[in-house]
Amino acid sequence: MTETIIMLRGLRVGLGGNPVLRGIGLTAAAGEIVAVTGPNGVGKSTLLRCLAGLQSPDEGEITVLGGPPRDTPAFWRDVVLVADEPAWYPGLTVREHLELVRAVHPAPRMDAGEALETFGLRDRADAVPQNLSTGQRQRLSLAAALLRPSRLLLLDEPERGLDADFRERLAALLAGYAAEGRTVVAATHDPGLAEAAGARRVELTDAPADGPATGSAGRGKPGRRAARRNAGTAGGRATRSAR
Ligand SMILES: Nc1ncnc2c1ncn2[C@@H]1O[C@H](COP(=O)(O)OP(=O)(O)OP(=O)(O)O)[C@@H](O)[C@H]1O
Repeated sequence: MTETIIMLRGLRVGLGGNPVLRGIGLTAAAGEIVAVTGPNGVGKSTLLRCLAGLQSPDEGEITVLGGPPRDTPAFWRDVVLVADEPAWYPGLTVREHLELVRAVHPAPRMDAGEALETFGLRDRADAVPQNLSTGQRQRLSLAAALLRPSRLLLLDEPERGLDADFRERLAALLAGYAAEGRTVVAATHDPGLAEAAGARRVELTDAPADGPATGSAGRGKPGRRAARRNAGTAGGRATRSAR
């Protein structure tokens, strides 16, 4: 049976006194990619922060890898969050950043040279990140995230700054990660990336006109490969548990 990696029930989150998410239900299985889509401000990043244990919900149940998400070393050994650009170490080059990530993880998924090649950074290996372009820095963030071992990848707009060719490559890299039995949840404004990665789409929608602002998860459109993968399995269903 496919292992359930994420289970969300009845999630309600308010920020600054305003309701942001209400009645979200979502599950994701091992080996699945879920693309969370929806308009600006609907609550995609907030949902990811809840999954990462960085935002406590007002109501609802969140289970990630068998327990509530917690800001602990054990949790972060299995979970990687790529959201805002990270702070870079002053004076360390692109290659040295990747070597550092590799050095602190016992079973890295690739070596620094392979990551430089895969993420199109070989020519900039000896530059400091501050001297990279926006898209190159995003590639470096993603390279560091995919180089280290993990079971769950939480990505907030991973397409940010990336050109069309690299978005295609990223889709293939995410599909490869999921094919190893790992799980991806990505908030994205790029339906093409979601489709190319074989993601199941979950759309967060705005509030109905007569209600307060809400984020409600609608049933997403599954990508072709994800649809096949999910056929006949109980895991990986997105539900709208309230509206
Ligand atoms: N710290 C905060 N205090 C109050 N309101 C906040 C806070 N952070 C976010 N919000 C509001 O919560 C709502 C959801 O924000 P969130 O960043 O989750 O949306 P999003 O769907 O990721 O948007 P985008 O597509 O623009 O990245 C927005 O209306 C935002 O203004």
